[in-house]
Amino acid sequence: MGSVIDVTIEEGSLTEKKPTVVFVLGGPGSGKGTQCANIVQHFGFTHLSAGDLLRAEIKSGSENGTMIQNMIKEGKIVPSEVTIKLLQKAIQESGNDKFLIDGFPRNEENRAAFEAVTKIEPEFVLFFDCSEEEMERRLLSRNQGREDDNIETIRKRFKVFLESSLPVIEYYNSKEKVRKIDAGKPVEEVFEAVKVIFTSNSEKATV
Ligand SMILES: Nc1ncnc2c1ncn2[C@@H]1O[C@H](COP(=O)(O)OP(=O)(O)O)[C@@H](O)[C@H]1O
Ligand SMILES: Nc1ccn([C@@H]2O[C@H](COP(=O)(O)OP(=O)(O)O)[C@@H](O)[C@H]2O)c(=O)n1
Ligand SMILES: [Mg+2]
Repeated sequence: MGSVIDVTIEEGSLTEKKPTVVFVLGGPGSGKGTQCANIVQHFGFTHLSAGDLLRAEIKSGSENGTMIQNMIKEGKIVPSEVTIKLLQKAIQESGNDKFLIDGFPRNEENRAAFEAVTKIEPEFVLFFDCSEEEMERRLLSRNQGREDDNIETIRKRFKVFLESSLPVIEYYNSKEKVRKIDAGKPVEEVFEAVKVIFTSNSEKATV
C-alpha cells in the first residue's frame, strides 16, 4: 500500500514544471535593478535581487545578519548556501513561475550550487555591459544609503566582479546563453534593447 502512495508522489514531482529563470548579471551600478523593474512591468516576471534579499536578511535580525553585513561592507560574496535559501524561499512565496534573478550567480560557487540544489537552468543570461568609469559615477550618486556605495568598497566590488563574476558570464557565453546589452546608454535606450531580447525569446518559446 505504502509503495503505491510513494509512486504517486514521485510521479507528481517528476511532472511538476520548473520555473522559468533569467539571470540578470553585470557589474555593480550597471543598471540591473533599474531594468528589472521595467521588465517586471512589461513581461510579468517576479524580480528577485540577491543583494536586496541579503540586505533584508540583515534587517530581520537573523543569526547570519552580522556575517552578511560584514561581507557586503567588504564587497565579498556571501556563501551560496545562505543566498540560495533566500532565493528558494522567495520563489516559493511568490506564486509566480517566471523569475528575474538579479545579481546571482556572482561566482562559480553560486552557479554550481544553484544548479545542484534546484536543477534549474536559466532560460538565458542578460548581461549589462558597462564601463567601470560609468558604473563608478552611478554608484557614487545612487543615494540609497548603502554601506557599500563608497569608493573604497566600490573598488573591491569591481575587482570581485572581474575575478569572480565575469568567469560565470564566460561560462554561460560558451553555452550560447548570454544576451549582452550595451548598458552605458540612457535608461530608456537600454530598455529598448532589453525589450527586443524578451520579445524575441518569448516568440521562440511559442513556435
Ligand atoms: N542607463 C542608466 N543611465 C544612467 N543612470 C542609470 C542607468 N541605469 C541605472 N542608473 C542609475 O544608476 C544607479 C545604479 O543603478 P542600479 O539599477 O541600482 O544598478 P545595479 O543594480 O546594477 O547596481 C541608480 O542610481 C540608477 O538610478
Ligand atoms: N549573489 C550575491 C549577490 C550579492 N551579494 C552581496 O551583496 C552585495 C550587493 O549586491 P547587489 O547585487 O545588491 O549590488 P549591485 O550590483 O546591485 O550594486 C555584493 O557586493 C555582495 O557583497 C552576494 O554576496 N552574493
Ligand atoms: Mg542592484
